[in-house]
Amino acid sequence: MGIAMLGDTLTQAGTVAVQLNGVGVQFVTDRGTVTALQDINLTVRKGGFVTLLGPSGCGKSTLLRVVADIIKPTSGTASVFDKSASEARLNRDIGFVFQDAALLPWRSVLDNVMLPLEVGGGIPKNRAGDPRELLRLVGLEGWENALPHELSGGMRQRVSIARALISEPRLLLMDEPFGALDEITRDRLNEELLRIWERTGTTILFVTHSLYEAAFLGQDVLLLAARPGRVREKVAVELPMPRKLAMRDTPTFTDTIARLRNILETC
Ligand SMILES: Nc1ncnc2c1ncn2[C@@H]1O[C@H](COP(=O)(O)OP(=O)(O)OP(=O)(O)O)[C@@H](O)[C@H]1O
Repeated sequence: MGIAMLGDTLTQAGTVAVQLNGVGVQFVTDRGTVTALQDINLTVRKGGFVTLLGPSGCGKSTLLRVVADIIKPTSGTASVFDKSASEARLNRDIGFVFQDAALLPWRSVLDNVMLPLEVGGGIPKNRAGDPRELLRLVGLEGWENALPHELSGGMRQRVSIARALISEPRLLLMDEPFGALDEITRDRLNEELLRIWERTGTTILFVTHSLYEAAFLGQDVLLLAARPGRVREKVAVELPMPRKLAMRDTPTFTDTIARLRNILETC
């Protein structure tokens, strides 16, 4: 399973991708102090696929941003592969995919994928993936020279996934990457993402609003409650990998959805 939490048996050293200990985040605004996260304890094992689910404003994006070292926690510690989150970021251990693909409109698909090789001091040659191979992996072979405006929303998101994988990150953080897509495209990309995850062996932490997506993708679903954002419960999804969309018709899947829905009602 992807997650261990306090109370589980101790996790062996060297097997942990993400470790949050007592993480709290407060934002000071004109309207007062907002506690976005409170006392978050979480362990994600290497190679795991964990989905984060919870009501709007419960701190899902904030949690991802702490792990990515975009936000410093107000209290507690975040480590990634036994390093501080900022060391992991500098070491290019982390890839990030957002809801908006945010491609540069004047650059070709191939040049967008290669962008991380050029910015922020670049990536050591031995750590850079082959951009053409990555485009094949995300199903965009033959589109290397196209410009972003020639692509559909789903294709643009595939480009952003290939771009996030160019540094061969050991951890991929995904913040509602398919939230703006139609259901059929989303289903297809869900299956493809699982294939990419299995092929690359990367650890994935994935934020979604969709119960179905959370249960289909995650080995574990972590539910957060709001105001203040805190861990409500971890639910293990007892479906084997590789998963197929047809598994969503099984009693195991339906039961998992019912359980998630019940918990969400109290978040
Ligand atoms: N930079 C910021 N400044 C002030 N408050 C913030 C900031 N970022 C987030 N917040 C607040 O922190 C809380 C958690 O926000 P966050 O975006 O992490 O939630 P979320 O679960 O990802 O929400 P959603 O599902 O709607 O995307 C919210 O109350 C939000 O208003």
